[in-house]
Amino acid sequence: MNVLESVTTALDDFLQDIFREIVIELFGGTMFGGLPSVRLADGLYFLAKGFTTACVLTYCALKVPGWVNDRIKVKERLVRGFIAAGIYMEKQRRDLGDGKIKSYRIFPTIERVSVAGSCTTVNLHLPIGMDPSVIESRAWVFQQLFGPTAQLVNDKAGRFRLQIPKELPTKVAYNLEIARAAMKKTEGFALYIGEAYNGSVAVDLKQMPHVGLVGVTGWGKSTALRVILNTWLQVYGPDRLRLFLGDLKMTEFGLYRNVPHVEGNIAVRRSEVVAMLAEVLDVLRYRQERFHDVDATDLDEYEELTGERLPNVVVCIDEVASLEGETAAHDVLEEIGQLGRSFGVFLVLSQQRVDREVMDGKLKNNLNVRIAYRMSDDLNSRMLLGKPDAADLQVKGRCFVKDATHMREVQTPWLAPKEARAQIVEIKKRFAGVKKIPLIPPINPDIPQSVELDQQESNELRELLQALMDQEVQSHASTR
Ligand SMILES: Nc1ncnc2c1ncn2[C@@H]1O[C@H](COP(=O)(O)OP(=O)(O)OP(=O)(O)O)[C@@H](O)[C@H]1O
Repeated sequence: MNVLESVTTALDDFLQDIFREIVIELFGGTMFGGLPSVRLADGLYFLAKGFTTACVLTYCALKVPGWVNDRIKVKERLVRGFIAAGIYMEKQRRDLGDGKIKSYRIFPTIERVSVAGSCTTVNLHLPIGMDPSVIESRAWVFQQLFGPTAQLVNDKAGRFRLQIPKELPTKVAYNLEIARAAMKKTEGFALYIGEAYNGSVAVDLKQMPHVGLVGVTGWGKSTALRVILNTWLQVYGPDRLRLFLGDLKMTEFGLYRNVPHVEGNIAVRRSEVVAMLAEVLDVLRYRQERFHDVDATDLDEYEELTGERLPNVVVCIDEVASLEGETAAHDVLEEIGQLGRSFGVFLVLSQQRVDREVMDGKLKNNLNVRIAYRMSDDLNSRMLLGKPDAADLQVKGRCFVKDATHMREVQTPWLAPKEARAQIVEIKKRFAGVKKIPLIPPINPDIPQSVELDQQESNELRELLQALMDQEVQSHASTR
């Protein structure tokens, strides 16, 4: 009998004795008209032991494969991550079989994967000779693999701890590389919105072209617009993206003034937004004609057939509800909602509510990506998501993102206005002097768009204009 068996037998005997004592103490030496209590106690003890053992075995049978599997999965993912991010040392050695020099890779050792509560911890040990900055500088790969909560901790002397809590964090720092990696995964024109439990969330606007961003004031809409726009401006050049911005709150888009991707001025009044939408409609019409000429059905096909790459056009309007009563503007938004996808024209519309008084049904139906920050009530949440959940959101920057296939809870990264402004300065520098191809080419490209006049010519022109205006005023007066 080995030590383990002797210990378990002794423990078993001890428990059985205690059980007997308790039963005899409670019921005396005999029970039920003469049945010795000892025998009954032993019987009951046997049953209880059998039941407990069965429960423990069932629990283990159900749980252990899951734990083992989870650990194996974590290990597999880590190795994939090491390869993808280049976290290994490349060595060479002579093959014992054919005697040729062959190279091989040495990865960090995964010493232990442990799960405690809702946090998984992985202990890593670097191979001797590996620079710790290799793993530290590429720690973003762990967030790509395990979500935004994954943190790499340097325990010194070549030992690291990767902590992966399962809960969505209440704050996520903005990281362009994470956003870029998420966008790369989609094939088309991607919009990055934030981090979910199982990784970053970017939607492909080629599949789901129009976005409605809704939420009451103070819970993260403006931050989300900054994240979306700044990410786009850093990832795409003006050859891929053009923006038409409408800011009916007059506070949000000032920082994007004079950014090369932005068409014209930022529209801040209703009349300006209406005029801006008329311009977008011209772009849509122009593209319709061009596509019709070459028989193209979408932007990619047009590029294949003509070799000409047209930029994606995004109309982004903050507080679109302020356009209430502007029928022309609503007609254009609806038309873009219906036809925009094929012609690379997309909508990102933000507002506080979605009930019938502020957003008409046709437009809402075309917003196929719905991003809901905290909403005013169950009704508004249901109207946007089909569920009341957004009315209960308690974390700033937290939203539900619903598209054709799923609804995910997402934490939008925090991008402070100051940091956003600094990024815009860099973007302006980066694209300064880049030649922008007009969205609608001039009718006669030989006619110059601007002409330098000398002093005499400009005086003559001014006099001519003055004379024309005087003439106009006189004829106006005489007709009264
Ligand atoms: N993603 C985020 N992560 C952490 N905190 C956030 C986030 N977004 C917003 N907040 C916090 O909430 C505050 C309000 O955010 P924001 O201005 O984006 O809200 P809003 O809904 O657009 O409000 P308003 O309509 O008044 O502009 C911010 O100052 C910040 O403190």
